[in-house]
Amino acid sequence: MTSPRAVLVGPPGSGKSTVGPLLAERLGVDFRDADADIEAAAGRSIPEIFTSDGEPAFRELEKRAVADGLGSYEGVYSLGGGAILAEETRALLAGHTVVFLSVSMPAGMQRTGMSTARPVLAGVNPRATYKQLLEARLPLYRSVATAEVDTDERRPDEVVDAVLAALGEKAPVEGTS
Ligand SMILES: Nc1ncnc2c1ncn2[C@@H]1O[C@H](COP(=O)(O)OP(=O)(O)OP(=O)(O)O)[C@@H](O)[C@H]1O
Ligand SMILES: O=C(O)C1=C[C@@H](O)[C@@H](O)[C@H](O)C1
Ligand SMILES: [Mg+2]
Repeated sequence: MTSPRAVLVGPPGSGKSTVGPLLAERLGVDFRDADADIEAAAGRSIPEIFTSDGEPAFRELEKRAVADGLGSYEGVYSLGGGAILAEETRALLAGHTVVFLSVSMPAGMQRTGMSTARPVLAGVNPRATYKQLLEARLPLYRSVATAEVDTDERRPDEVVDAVLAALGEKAPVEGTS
């Protein structure tokens, strides 16, 4: 049975899609992003799927994509921000190495900023939505995580160092790799 070397979870803007490829490169493994897999399989963007089919339909696609990925990927695997909402997905994550990339509300808001690529943050009050989302999901991220890394005061490469340390992998010394 294969298992991803590390699964990254966390809210929108925590940096899963940014840090994932950097982490994979440092570990010398492949990178996969569940959101990108869903878009490729559907031939549509996530906002398009939300608009035409609705969020519950997206969550079904997400559950299937993540179940496939967890059973077949061996590299770094970044999940979508809301993947942990599904109880089945949380159950499947047991036994995997799961890193929760945490981010505070101000930093997460700043990073997700003006982007329209996140339908869950669309609406009249993205600030309140983001706050609610963080509060509701924090216990869920923690329930699946085997390690937690705070990303607020770290650049993406520093997040990678912290993740490697949390995984017990020594970060290569500059200039030696
Ligand atoms: N540690 C960091 N410091 C500063 N900016 C960051 C950091 N990590 C990510 N960013 C920036 O924040 C934005 C969101 O990052 P990213 O898309 O990787 O988040 P995500 O966790 O994958 O979100 P989603 O759940 O929506 O897929 C990007 O513009 C990225 O460049
Ligand atoms: O936080 C969420 O619920 C989401 C985050 C993104 O990664 C996408 O999976 C989608 O936009 C939903
Ligand atoms: Mg992402």
